Amino acid sequence: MNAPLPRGVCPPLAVPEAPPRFEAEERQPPRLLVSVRDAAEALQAAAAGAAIIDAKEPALGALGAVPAEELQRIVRALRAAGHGQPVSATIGDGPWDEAALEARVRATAACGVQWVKVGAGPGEARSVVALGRLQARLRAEQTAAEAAGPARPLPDWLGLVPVLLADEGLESCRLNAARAGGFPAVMLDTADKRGGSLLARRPLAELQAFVQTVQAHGAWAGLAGSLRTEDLPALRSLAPDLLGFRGAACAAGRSGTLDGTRVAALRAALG
Ligand SMILES: O=C[C@H](O)COP(=O)(O)O
Repeated sequence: MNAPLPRGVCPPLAVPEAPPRFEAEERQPPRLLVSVRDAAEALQAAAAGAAIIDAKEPALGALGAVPAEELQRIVRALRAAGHGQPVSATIGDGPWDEAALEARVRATAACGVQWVKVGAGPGEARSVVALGRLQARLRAEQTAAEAAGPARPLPDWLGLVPVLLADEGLESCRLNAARAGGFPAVMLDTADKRGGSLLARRPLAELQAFVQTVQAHGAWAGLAGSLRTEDLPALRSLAPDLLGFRGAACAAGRSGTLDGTRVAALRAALG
């Protein structure tokens, strides 16, 4: 029997030596999530076939938040143009204490988005647990609003999405907190965009363990992190529910302008 781990130590993610075969044909192709910084880019991404419009200011870091006024403009512009795609938005880089986290999440949700994405770096399993508590409270509020009938409008959003930053790997504690949190989706992403594609940085088996663990708990599994078009065959073999792009959807790097042609090409390549 293994000796018990000292308190506070989190073992690395257990990765099977030969990753289990996944019945990819049972799942639909991954949905395309495209990060946009303003309403014009959002309209381009939606018209080019993005399934989820993700509001993010790339100049402010891996999880840079779009200002609230611009976020509202993005939602309004999409709906006015008849695009029904869900909108996600990040709250910006943490760390957050629990009260600040809740305030940021509620303020972001109030802009009319469906998902609020919150980053969690290495060793931040506790933040993910706190996020799970907030998710449970918000869900209870939604249920109460539903029970109160049509007189009380339902909040126009669905849930929180932890984004696990995994440039150097993913510890089991963070993944366990994410899978147990009752989130609609969990994403893996990179913090340092100069380090290359997630696929080049982490072993395929580790990514597959992430995807399968999240999906086994009923959530969507999403992958992002400087993903490139040439990564798509390997990414598809992992059968994630979401693939997130910014850099590969821009003509001059992730801080440049979104290119609708590139988004359309990514959409076509996803099948
Ligand atoms: O959520 C998706 C990210 O915005 C991906 O950005 P990236 O492709 O530049 O890493």
